[in-house]
Amino acid sequence: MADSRKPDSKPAPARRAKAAVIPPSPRGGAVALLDAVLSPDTGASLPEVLTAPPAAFAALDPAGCARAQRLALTTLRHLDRADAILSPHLRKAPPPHVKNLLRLAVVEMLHEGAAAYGVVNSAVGALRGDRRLQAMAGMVNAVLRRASETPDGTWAALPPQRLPQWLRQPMVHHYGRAVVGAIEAAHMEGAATDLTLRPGVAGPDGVTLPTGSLRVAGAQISALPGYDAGDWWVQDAASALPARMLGDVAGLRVLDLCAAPGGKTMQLAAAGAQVTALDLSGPRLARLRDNLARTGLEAEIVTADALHWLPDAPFDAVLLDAPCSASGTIRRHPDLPFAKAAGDLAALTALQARLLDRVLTPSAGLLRPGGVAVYCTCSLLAAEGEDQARAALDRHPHVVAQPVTLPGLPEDWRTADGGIRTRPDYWPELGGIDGFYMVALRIGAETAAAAG
Ligand SMILES: C[S@@+](CC[C@H](N)C(=O)[O-])C[C@H]1O[C@@H](n2cnc3c(N)ncnc32)[C@H](O)[C@@H]1O
Repeated sequence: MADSRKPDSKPAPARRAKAAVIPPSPRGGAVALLDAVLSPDTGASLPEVLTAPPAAFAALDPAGCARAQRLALTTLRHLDRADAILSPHLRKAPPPHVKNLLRLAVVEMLHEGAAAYGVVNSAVGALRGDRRLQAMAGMVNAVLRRASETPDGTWAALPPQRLPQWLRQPMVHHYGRAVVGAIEAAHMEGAATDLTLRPGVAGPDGVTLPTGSLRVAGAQISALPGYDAGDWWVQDAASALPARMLGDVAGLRVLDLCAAPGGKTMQLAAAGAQVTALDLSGPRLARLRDNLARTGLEAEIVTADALHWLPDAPFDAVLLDAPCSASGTIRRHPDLPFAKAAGDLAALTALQARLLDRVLTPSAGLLRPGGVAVYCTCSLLAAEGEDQARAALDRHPHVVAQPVTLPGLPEDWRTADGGIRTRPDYWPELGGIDGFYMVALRIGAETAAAAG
């Protein structure tokens, strides 16, 4: 029987040129993620993009999504290097989508060692399936074939991806060029997964780091032994240090002031503190609640603005893990430099100073006289760390920095101001560590009343 949907006449030439339907693929999903993160209109981080993912990504099954994300993140870690390989072969800049397709293909071939044949065919096939871009398939084929002939050693010898100027310039000023180069090289390596173990728990197989965190190989986290029992939680080794700076918190009332998703809340609760976990974000506190439920740990949860919330009585200790640029986590979030800009920084540093003032002003009622506050940020910028601490000490003469010794902490991670600075280029033989600044600040008991 004749198909009534088909006309009897022969297909018109335009119909023969119709783009082939390409099934969803992790490569296609990865390019769609790159398009979204790198779009100057979006300015969105990968987690933000994933809240309303592009269709080419959303169509993938869970394994495809995981592979697409991994490919996109690896490409973001090597974007400058991919461009350096491509630029001699490009006569003019291709449209952003084609450029991202080329970048992904170069990273797959030269960094991951994928066979050129499959990568080039897949890139060309993806364009043939796109009516607007199919005319570029020939160019992409030629460029990628030439890129695949890049002499051995060229890729490895390319300099690491540079940080954007708004981050690089203040970092060069603070650390010097050599250190910033080492940090950029560390960013390329990505990051291992670290676990914080509940006291007395052995944890899954892994390497115990000098400061006590357990570094595990990149397995599926929820499949590791002890996950369901809540024996441990994922937390970078640097992120595990600030709560330890409060010392023995057993029995103390501790306020975790910017708490979600709760890594530090769980540490404090596991150490026996009576924790109040406060955060502005309901969705992030829902994750904290899930984390507490899995680990069986307890904390009072408060959804509020730390700038205005008032407790019934001041706390013995406060942990202020302030919102920041998160530039210390670029190893695992290489999308961050593309999503954030210098403009965001001024608002963040102003908020950090206001939060510090709130904690360190006795009459604000958060911290009792004689109590200790730990201020920390997962930032590589002194403006969010060392400078912030110095300015707070100047504004609050009744407060002193209290140097802390932590087991396994290398001496040269301590700063002259009594704080601790970690950097991604530290522990190179162990696989690095996130960038953090942290300092313990004590409100002088005798002077607090006068200062309040
Ligand atoms: C660096 S994250 C905290 C990470 C958390 N301490 C942990 O270890 O899992 C910063 C948090 O500050 C929260 N935040 C930002 N501004 C806030 C405010 N004014 N009051 C309370 N929380 C705020 C954000 O919602 C975010 O969850």
